Amino acid sequence: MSAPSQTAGREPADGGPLAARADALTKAYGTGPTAVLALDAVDVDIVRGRFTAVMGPSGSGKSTLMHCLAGLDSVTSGRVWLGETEITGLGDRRLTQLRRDRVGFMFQSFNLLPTLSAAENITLPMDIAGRKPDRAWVDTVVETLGLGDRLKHRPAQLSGGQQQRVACARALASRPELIFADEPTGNLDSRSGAEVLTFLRQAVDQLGQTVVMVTHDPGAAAHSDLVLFLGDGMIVDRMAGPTADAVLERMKRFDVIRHG
Ligand SMILES: Nc1ncnc2c1ncn2[C@@H]1O[C@H](COP(=O)(O)OP(=O)(O)OP(=O)(O)O)[C@@H](O)[C@H]1O
Repeated sequence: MSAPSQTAGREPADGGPLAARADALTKAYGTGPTAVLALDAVDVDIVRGRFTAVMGPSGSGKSTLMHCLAGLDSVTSGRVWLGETEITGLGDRRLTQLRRDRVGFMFQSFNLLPTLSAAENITLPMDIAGRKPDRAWVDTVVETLGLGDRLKHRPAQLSGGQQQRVACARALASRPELIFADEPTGNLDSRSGAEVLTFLRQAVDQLGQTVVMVTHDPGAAAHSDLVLFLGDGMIVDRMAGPTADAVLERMKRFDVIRHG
């Protein structure tokens, strides 16, 4: 096992423009003797136009890292930027607006509204924000995701994989700077899961999007460009150009430490 390194989440200086960044990000839940240190002075750079996966044992801080980077959760100390904007210290209103304008979310449960059609679900966040969708862009997203003939369907009339693709289109529709996906294939059979991962990959390669995905699945992580490994609230390792086998081997080393 490599020694925990506080620089494992940092990019080399020529890594490219950043979609998000954290400096010494620390998050504690609770106070006093029962406090849990979920993130321990994490430094991380998320490079624009890249697909980054976040892995690690249960409780290692993956979801907390994603929530803090996305401005969904407050930090205990440290600093976080979305693009060029520092979000630590922003008020609720400004933060909500920034998230709405710059971030797309995909969760394990698709969170689609059952009474709306696929098309209406896709543009719902923009409708709520009073923003006019860029029709040409939305059409490109819909076409890339192969949803053209499903737009009038309600979620219940779609397969799980199709529902997750609608959720993916919804995350992409406003052309966010950054998409956060938390176990996006967790509720899908392996074929639908592979489809969704292929589409996320295409979103990066063909549409230039930036994706950060939390996953437990080495096969899912293998679709990314870079895997960040979290252990006990620290980024302990990174792997560029991952394969499922290599990720699995790396994850096994966490087990050895735990049980060995
Ligand atoms: N709201 C909360 N209150 C108290 N402790 C929390 C809270 N949310 C998370 N934690 C703790 O913080 C640590 C990190 O949790 P987190 O959910 O980020 O881990 P994870 O790596 O995403 O786990 P999993 O893979 O099981 O989803 C854990 O010890 C967890 O119990």
